[in-house]
Amino acid sequence: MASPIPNDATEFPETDRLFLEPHLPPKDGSSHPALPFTTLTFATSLDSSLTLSPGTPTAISGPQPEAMTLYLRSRHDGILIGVGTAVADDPSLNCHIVGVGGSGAMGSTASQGQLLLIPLPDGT
Ligand SMILES: NC(=O)C1=CN([C@@H]2O[C@H](COP(=O)(O)OP(=O)(O)OC[C@H]3O[C@@H](n4cnc5c(N)ncnc54)[C@H](O)[C@@H]3O)[C@@H](O)[C@H]2O)C=CC1
Ligand SMILES: Nc1nc(O)c(N)c(N[C@@H]2O[C@H](COP(=O)(O)O)[C@@H](O)[C@H]2O)n1
Repeated sequence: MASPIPNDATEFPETDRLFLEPHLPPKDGSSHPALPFTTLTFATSLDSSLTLSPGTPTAISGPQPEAMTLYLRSRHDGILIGVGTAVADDPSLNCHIVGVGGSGAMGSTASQGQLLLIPLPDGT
């Protein structure tokens, strides 16, 4: 029997993924660049804030860019966040998109272990 769709499962339709594709690492891993393929993603307010105040988790973007953030996670081998973000948000850093996977979403095809790197203030 198929598992139920988890409560946090979300959608990021194929049509929304198309514009991202030219900016993503190839799906088949055929490219071996000398430097890691790096994507920077963040949500910002019109006055260029990332959060209401330091340490306050703040939803700035809406459902579609949040789904895009989840999808980007599925297309990279690792995620780098700051130690302050880890403490403030305790983020799941998973990808719960239906058909893509990451936390049990139905039809998981791209679920993968992800490497989490948190730089400390001493630079390590
Ligand atoms: N709106 C959004 O998309 C996002 C918002 N946030 C929010 O941002 C806040 C935390 O962000 P930040 O204040 O940037 O702190 P942060 O601690 O997450 O990031 C700064 C990182 O840079 C490192 N660092 C500082 N000086 C350095 C130096 N000279 N050399 C090398 N590394 C150095 C720190 O050790 C830290 O790991 C949280 O409130 C979180 O909720 C976090 C991620 C995304
Ligand atoms: N796409 C996006 N929109 C916002 O408004 C945000 N505040 C963030 N924040 C990032 O998402 C992390 C939380 O991830 P989980 O939902 O726990 O998986 C948070 O730590 C920021 O990196 N992103």
